[in-house]
Amino acid sequence: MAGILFIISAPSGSGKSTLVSQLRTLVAGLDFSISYTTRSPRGSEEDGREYHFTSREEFERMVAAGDFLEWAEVFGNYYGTAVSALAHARDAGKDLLLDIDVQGAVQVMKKLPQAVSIFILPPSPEVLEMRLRNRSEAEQVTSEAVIEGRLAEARNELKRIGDYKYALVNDVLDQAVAEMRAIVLFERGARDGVQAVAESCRTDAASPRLSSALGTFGR
Ligand SMILES: Nc1nc2c(ncn2[C@@H]2O[C@H](COP(=O)(O)OP(=O)(O)O)[C@@H](O)[C@H]2O)c(=O)[nH]1
Ligand SMILES: Nc1ncnc2c1ncn2[C@@H]1O[C@H](COP(=O)(O)OP(=O)(O)O)[C@@H](O)[C@H]1O
Repeated sequence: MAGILFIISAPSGSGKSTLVSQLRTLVAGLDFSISYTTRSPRGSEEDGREYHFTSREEFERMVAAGDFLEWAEVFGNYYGTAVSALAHARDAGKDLLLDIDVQGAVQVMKKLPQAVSIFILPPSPEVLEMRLRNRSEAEQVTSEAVIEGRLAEARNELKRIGDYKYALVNDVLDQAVAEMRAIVLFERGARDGVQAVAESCRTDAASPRLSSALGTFGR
């Protein structure tokens, strides 16, 4: 059975990482592609867990070698998804989730139009700003200029929302997680023909298997 490729994008600070990590505890069979990036690790991030942290030279070598399904420059750093992530997920019989920016998402949509894209947005620019400030306070790294840049970029990224199949607002976290889970389960259902299977089991569907079993009971 073909795995589903989910593309998730969101303006920085919308809560995408929080949502995705909760989703992964609720839904089995989802592989998460660990991207390559030239940015430095933040807070408690570890190489090979959140990202493969790499040098610009190494990243450029990988681009030249055709190792990336997509790549883009975001906030002055390179980010890319390894082509091998697709084969890994397929071999493991899992669906694959890509957390990538809008530039990368557009590249993947072109190459793999069957991918299911989800855009996450914050309830308002004010809430986005508050989340960016809270997070930067917690991590004690992000400067004012970085926050301003991310807010401006959020407005830019929002322009691409129409390219995505689904959009959800991360206001109340539990609700957004439930919506994301519903999208994943619905798309799996569509792939597996779950509606057709359920309908074939209805008592009024006159299924030959049901008729035959009932016949053996003399009914
Ligand atoms: N195109 C592309 N974007 C990526 C990739 N990995 C992460 N990103 C995006 O890069 C942006 C910055 O990510 P990050 O540095 O983790 O910052 P954060 O979004 O503020 O947590 C986000 O929009 C990510 O979705 C990737 O492999 N390819
Ligand atoms: N629904 C939500 N309500 C309130 N705070 C949230 C919600 N979702 C995420 N956050 C907080 O917002 C900040 C940014 O979330 P994060 O997941 O790091 O964003 P992203 O990965 O999109 O950059 C974090 O401090 C996180 O705890």
